[in-house]
Formats: sequence, C-alpha cells, structure tokens
Amino acid sequence: MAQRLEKTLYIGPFVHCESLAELDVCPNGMIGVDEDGKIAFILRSIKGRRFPNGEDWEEAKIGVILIDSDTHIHAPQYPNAGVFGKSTLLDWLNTYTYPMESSLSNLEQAARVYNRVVARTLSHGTTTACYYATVHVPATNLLADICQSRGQRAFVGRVCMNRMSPDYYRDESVESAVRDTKACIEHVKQIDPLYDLVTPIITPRFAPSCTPEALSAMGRLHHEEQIPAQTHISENKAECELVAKCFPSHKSYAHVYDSAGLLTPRMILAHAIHLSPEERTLIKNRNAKISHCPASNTALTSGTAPVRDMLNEGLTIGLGTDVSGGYTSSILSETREALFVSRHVAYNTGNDEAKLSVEEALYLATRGGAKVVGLENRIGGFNVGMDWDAQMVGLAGVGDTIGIDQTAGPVEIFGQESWEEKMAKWVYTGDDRNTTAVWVKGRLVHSRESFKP
Ligand SMILES: O=c1[nH]c(=O)c2nc[nH]c2[nH]1
Repeated sequence: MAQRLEKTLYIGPFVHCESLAELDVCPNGMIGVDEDGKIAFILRSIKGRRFPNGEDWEEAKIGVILIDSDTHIHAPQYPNAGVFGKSTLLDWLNTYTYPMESSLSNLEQAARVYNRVVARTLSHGTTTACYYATVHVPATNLLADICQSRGQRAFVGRVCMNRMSPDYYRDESVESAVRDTKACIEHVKQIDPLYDLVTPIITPRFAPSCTPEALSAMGRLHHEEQIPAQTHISENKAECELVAKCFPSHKSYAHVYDSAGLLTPRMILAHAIHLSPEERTLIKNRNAKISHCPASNTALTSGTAPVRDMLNEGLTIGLGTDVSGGYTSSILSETREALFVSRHVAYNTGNDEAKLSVEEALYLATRGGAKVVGLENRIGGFNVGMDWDAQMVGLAGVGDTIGIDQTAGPVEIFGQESWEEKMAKWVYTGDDRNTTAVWVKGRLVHSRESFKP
C-alpha cells in the first residue's frame, strides 16, 4: 500500500538538467509535491505571488536540488571499497571480489553490508541504484527488503554465474540459476507487486562466467518477465580475449549478448571501453544502454571509455560507481571522475572535444541515468507529474570544518558566483556533507542531521 504523504511546498532555488549541455536554474521557485510524492506544480518565480489556494500545504525551504542515479553498483563488494592494490579485472575478481561476495551467504553479514551500503549511497544523494547482489537467494531478497524499507529506488539483481567461477561461489547448473533467479523475482513481486520502488533485474555476471545456455536462459527470463537486465561488456582487454575464446563462433562480445536475446532497450551494459565501431552500432540499433564507470576503469587500469564518441553516435549513457572496482559509492565523486577521465581521453587522442563540461557530466548523473534505467518519465528532473526524487544540496557553509565553503573573513566563497560556477564548485569540491536531505517518491529518506552510518 503506497504511503500517503503531507502535501508539501518546497521553496527556494532549484537546478536540474534541461539537456546534455544546459542546466535549468530557477533561483527563486516553488515546487508543490502531492500526497503521492509527485510534482503537482512548479512556479518558476514566487516573487509577488501568493501560495496556491490549496490551503493545507506544508512548507519546506530547499537549497539546490538535483537527482542522481547510480546505474551500476555491486552492493556485496562495499566492504572492499578502496581495496584493489595493483590488480586488474580478472585477478581482482579472484583475489578480492569472489571471496567477499561469497561471504554474504551469511545473512548476518549480508544485513550489515546491505544496510550500510543503502544508507551510505542515500547519504550521497543516490535516489536510484542498480544493484548487483550475489548468487544467494536469501541475501539478494534481503537487499530488496532493505531498499524497500529504507526507501531507495532500486533494481536488485541476483547474479548468474555458472562457469569460470570458484567452486565455492557459483551456480550449480543452468536449471538452478533459473530457479534461483525466479525465486528472487517472486520475492520482489511479494514486497512490491507493481515494482513501484524495487524492481528485479536479470543479472548474468558477464559472458565469461556464463555458458551460452545460461545466457540464453537469462535472455528468455528477461523477455518473459518483462524486467530489465544488466551485465558487463568490454571492460578489460584480457576479458575481451577470453570472450573471443569462449564464444569462437560469435562475431564480437556485443554479438554474444545479442544472440542470447539480451541486447535490448532494457539492457544496461557496464563499462563499454573497448567496443569496436561495429559493436557500438549494434548496441545503438538495439537501443541498449551504457553505464560509464570512470573511477573503476581507472582503478583497475581497464582503460578510458570514449564517452564523447558514444554520445555523438547517439548512445544513451549514465554513470555507475561500480563499487568496489570503483573506490567510491558517491555518484558526485563519480561525476568528477567522468570529467577527469574525459580530459585524459582528450589528451591521449589530441581531441579537445572529448572533454566533458560540468553540465554534461551532471546530465549523465541525472537525466542520463534515468534514461539508462528506463525511468526518464518519472525521475531525473523536475517536471510536473514526475516523482519527487531529489536531494537538497547546501552550498553555503555547512560547518566550520569544511574549508572549501568559507573564506577566512566574513565573505563566503559560495554566493558571489554565477549559478554555473556554484555548480562547478559543488561538483569539484563538494561531498556528502553538502547533501543535507534526500527524498524518494516524496518521502524523506536521508537527512544529514540524523545520519548514522
Ligand atoms: O567491474 C567489475 N566488477 C565485477 O564485479 C565484475 N564481474 C565481472 N566483470 C566485472 N567488472
């Protein structure tokens, strides 16, 4: 049963992405959110206007607001964030990742990790997260329960991996993988029948860890259940060579997923660094989506994704923290990493056009992410009829301890600049201390004052 909320007026400046290159800034506006958590109206200027005659509206002051989606994050890997040494993908999986994931067969451990990662990502302003869980049914179901009770919009996937995985951590067979995946789908149907907040997502780990039969079975479930899917593609050169060896009759890595019925408009492909132009054309033609994970791509020395080229080709791209290949669970940090990686691409290719602007990176983190998860009509910006998924960002000093916000004298650094400059300062120097409140579907799901990680 959907929770009824107080009708609330949010008053103050708000900012969202109008298009890839443009921020829409409304310095003195008002947004009315109804009992269902939807935006009922937007007034762009409240100067000289009276509040609507709706009477019993609660009033709340807001700061600057944006909406963030993390389109790729491994919840069970959260305790390993920052721990990767000098490893690269394939040895990192064996050394750090599989042992950590397998430890979540213990439900107490799973409860600790999943409560922490959901609370932490909410504190960073992640209103929507696409989670990979583990192979374990009870722990995956627990992650769905925790997202539901903490109020985070989430896609929760039980990982399918039936080969090239350790004996202690794998699916026994295609049949057991299908049975267990269905059990997790059924669980979400029980707790959220309309997939209003939590949605199950088909999650074959990546081509090397799935037999062709397992990939095809996941493709069938993706179609039968009409739910989204997620996997990894072309992250690391050794991985690409392995895929060519495992699937010798396929033209390319992208073709492996295509022939399993997995390259669809509801597929989220993480990384997409080393794709050939033909593969990118195939992905574009299938309207599959891309999750760009720059922090992880740098940490595991995987490479630099050609984001500008992919945008120019019309691919749909969002950002993913990819914890714990990525060291940070903050989508704001990821936005910064996307900006820096695009500068490395510009330097290495001699093409200055490759550089992303702050506005473009914010678009990828907000509207781009919403498109990647197929919710662009509900989240990602402020439009009448959309859900109130938002974060309040305090741009003024949030405490004497935060050096970035204040000069030594009485003049605040924030306050003198244009709105574009304010947003750039937030992106490059801000952190979760600036995220003072977060709402999903109109419900307050994080407030900095009461946050206990
Ligand atoms: O960044 C990554 N994280 C993972 O857990 C994974 N599994 C396969 N490929 C992967 N890449």
